[in-house]
Amino acid sequence: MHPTRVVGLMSGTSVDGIDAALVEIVGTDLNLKVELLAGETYPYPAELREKILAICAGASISIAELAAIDDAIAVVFAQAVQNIQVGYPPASLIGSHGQTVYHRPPQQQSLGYSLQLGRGALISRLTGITTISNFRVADIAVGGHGAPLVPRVDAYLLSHPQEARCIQNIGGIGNVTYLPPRRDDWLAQIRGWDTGPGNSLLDLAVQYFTNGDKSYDENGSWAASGSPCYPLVEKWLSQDYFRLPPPKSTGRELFGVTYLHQCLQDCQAYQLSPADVLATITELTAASIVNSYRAFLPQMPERVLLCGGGSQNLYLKHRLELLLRSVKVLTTDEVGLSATFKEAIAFAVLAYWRQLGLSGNLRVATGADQEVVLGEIHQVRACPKLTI
Ligand SMILES: Nc1ncnc2c1ncn2[C@@H]1O[C@H](COP(=O)(O)OP(=O)(O)OP(=O)(O)O)[C@@H](O)[C@H]1O
Ligand SMILES: CC(=O)N[C@H]1[C@@H]2OC[C@@H](O2)[C@@H](O)[C@@H]1O[C@H](C)C(=O)O
Repeated sequence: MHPTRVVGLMSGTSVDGIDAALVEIVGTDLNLKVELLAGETYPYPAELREKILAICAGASISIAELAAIDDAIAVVFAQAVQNIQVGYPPASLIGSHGQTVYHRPPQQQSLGYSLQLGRGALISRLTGITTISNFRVADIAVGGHGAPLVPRVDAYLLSHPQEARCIQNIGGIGNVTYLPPRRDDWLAQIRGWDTGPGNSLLDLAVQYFTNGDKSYDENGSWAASGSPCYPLVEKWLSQDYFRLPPPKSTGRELFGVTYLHQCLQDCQAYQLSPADVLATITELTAASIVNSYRAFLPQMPERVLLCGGGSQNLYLKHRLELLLRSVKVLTTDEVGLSATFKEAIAFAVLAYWRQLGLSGNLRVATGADQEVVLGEIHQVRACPKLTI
């Protein structure tokens, strides 16, 4: 069987740039194999990034402006597709997550709502490649959160025959997939949910303390020079989101600028230095992850595999190791799957499953009442008059 060459595209809640992964895929589930040919992160043009962050923070814009940003994002995604393929035979499929600008989990009386910009129709028209986009809506339509969608991909790429594992993504927001050992009815025992803040609050705090000169705390060194204020960590952990049982999802709507300002106000009462504030927020991130395992998993994992940009934050990794005690903490790189490009790879796989008519969501992770095929297909010829 020939492999299918797919470009997976993801820009997450950190809004730091477009992760593009060019992969070759064979198989479907337990025989699924993905080879990463090329992976690259293309930063957003600064002005576009500012606009996206403003929308995420609740800025009012007209429908016309929204349409223009939708297309501007599609154009940079299409550029990423062009660039990542240089030197390789062309891909036949694109799986594009797009850029989340709004996410509202479902409530008892209403379906969820999740908006990703960077329309697939334009990506397809610009590249001439079949493009699958809008992955979250089909899950939301059957009562799900539309997130997290990565757990089914994690199951087939990262489960182990004997070992219980947690795959912990630390992006802007954190999310976990619990994978029991691959035997008996293992699929039914998988769990997944958004753990809460990943780097979102840390990044915002660094930007606040440096007046925007820095966007994140490299390796967590600044936080490592401070000390966590435990009474504050306890106070913040008592918040509703952390107590809510899965399935659950969240975003910058909750763990964003307003939340950070509340944290900073709390920190003033303890006269914390910037380094202490960063250490305290790091502790919240680490403890919210580990506490959720203890509260919501059938058993603690034997191993935690980190991915996402936060896996490079050495101080956060160290705090996770301490809180997890005997559980070994590695990155997915160490078991052969790129920690940086795992999400982009996942959307390539979800697009591939879409073409094969296979379901992409896991009910236990999203709360949907059915397993469904995810994503809208855009299949048009490239239009030479349109330029990237
Ligand atoms: N060397 C590093 N040290 C510390 N933090 C880092 C490092 N490299 C990346 N990061 C953090 O990772 C973040 C980006 O992570 P990532 O790209 O996984 O997020 P995302 O995909 O946008 O988010 P999400 O998974 O929530 O959608 C950066 O904003 C930064 O906080
Ligand atoms: C709405 C949205 O974009 N959610 C993201 C976000 O980033 C991390 C976490 O929150 C996760 O659940 C989800 O993305 C991953 C790719 C997912 O759906 O599995």
